[in-house]
Order: sequence, then structure tokens, then C-alpha cells
Amino acid sequence: MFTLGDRTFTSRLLTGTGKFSGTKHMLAALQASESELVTLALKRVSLNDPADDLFSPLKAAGFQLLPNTSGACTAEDAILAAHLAREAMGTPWLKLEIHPDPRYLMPDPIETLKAAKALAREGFIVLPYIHADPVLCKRLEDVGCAAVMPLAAPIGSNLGLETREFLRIIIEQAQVPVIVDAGIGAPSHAAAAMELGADAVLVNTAIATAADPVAMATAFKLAVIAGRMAYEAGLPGQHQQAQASSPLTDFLLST
Ligand SMILES: CC(=O)[C@@H](O)[C@H](O)COP(=O)(O)O
Repeated sequence: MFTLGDRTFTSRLLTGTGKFSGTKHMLAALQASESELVTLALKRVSLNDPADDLFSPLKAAGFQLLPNTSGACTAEDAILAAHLAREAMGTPWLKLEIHPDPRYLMPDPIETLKAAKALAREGFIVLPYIHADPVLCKRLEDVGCAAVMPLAAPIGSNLGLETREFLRIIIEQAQVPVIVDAGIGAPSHAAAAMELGADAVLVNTAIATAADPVAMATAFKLAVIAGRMAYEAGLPGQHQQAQASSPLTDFLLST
């Protein structure tokens, strides 16, 4: 169980809704993942065109929706998108994404902090997508964000925990949940993030673009459970030299 904002979740796997080959496949994969919190771009809420509308089927399937501001390039864009999303989807939950750079989709830290401060003050439950910057995470926490979402690697890159050392520092210092987001390309990456002590991970591309998204969603579900279980069990320390597994066998040498 983990608490985020005013809610408690059983699943520590958050999922995205982009890049699936169709709504039916998306719903089947999300159900297999047992994810409870699903992010959705405001642009995928289409009240006029049912073929392009992800909101209605996701809502009907009972997922809690986490609208995101993907497409916003400035704080002003993101604040407008947040208001529209709250109207359209009826929720104050928000994944705040501001990435003006189309090549790497790197989040803009200055605009993100500015928008986060304004939106948190308005009562939004703000989950900002950011680079794995420990100082920025503390600043976002200070302005009232409900969690921080540092990236593992660029969105859609599937590169895994490229920011591992910085994630470790963020997790050590955070007073709010840390959700590792973006670039998680394999269940082993998700397990590694959870073993590090992340509260949750968000995965989209690796599930949506798998040859079998339902099987991949199941693999991610199990990896997140295993990673968290290992973290709670207490991972052993690492050593540069061998440590004998059965030290008592020394008796052969001493007789
Ligand atoms: C849908 C969403 O929010 C993505 O932008 C998110 O960051 C996931 O990234 P991946 O697609 O790399 O899993």
C-alpha cells in the first residue's frame, strides 16, 4: 500500500495510455497490469469524436485518471491545460509535464516549478515530471507537490535507470513519494527502481509497444511487486572482494 495525495493505492505501478494499437488492447493491458492510476493527455479527451476518446472507456473501466499536461511548453500553457483537464475529467489530480524541447522532451525545471507553485496553491494534487535533480525535488516538495516524478531516461527511450545515482539521492531526501517515470524499458528496470526504494514507477512505452502488451503488463506488475518486496526485505551490502558463503568450512584448513 502507498499513499499519494489523499488516496491509498495497492499497486505501485502507474501506467500511460499512449502508443497502444487500439483502445481494446490498451484496456486489456492496463487491466493485466493491475495499475490503479492511469495517466492520460488532455488532448486524448474528445467529446465529439468517440474514435479518438480514451477518457470514456478508461473511466468506464474504473481507473483513477491522472490527466497530464503533455504538449505544454510554458507554465502558462500547463496552467491552462490543468484547468481544462479538471473541467473535462472532473479531477484535481495532475501530472505536470512541461517539455519545450521536441528532440529529448527534457522537462523545463524553471517553468515546472513556477506552474507547480501556482497549481498547488489552487488545490491541485500536483505530480511533476522532472529531471532527476535532487535540489529541484526539494523545491517542488516545498511548494506543495504531492509527489515527485524524476525521469530514469528520456521518454520513450527504454534506456532504463540512466539517472540511478541521482534517483538514489532523491529517494534518500524525499518527504513525499518518489515515482520514477519515463525511459523504463524492461521489467528489470522497474524492479531496480523499486529495489532502490522508489515508491512507485510509471511505465507507458515498454508496455504499449511490446509484441504482447498484456504479457508485458503482467511482467511489469510482477517486477514492481518483486522489487518492492526486496527493498522491504533489506538488500545485502555489496563488496569489492569475495566473502565466503560458508566461512565454517575453514575447519579443513585448521586441522
Ligand atoms: C504517458 C506519459 O506520461 C509518458 O510521458 C511517461 O513519461 C512515460 O514514459 P515512457 O513512455 O518512457 O514509459
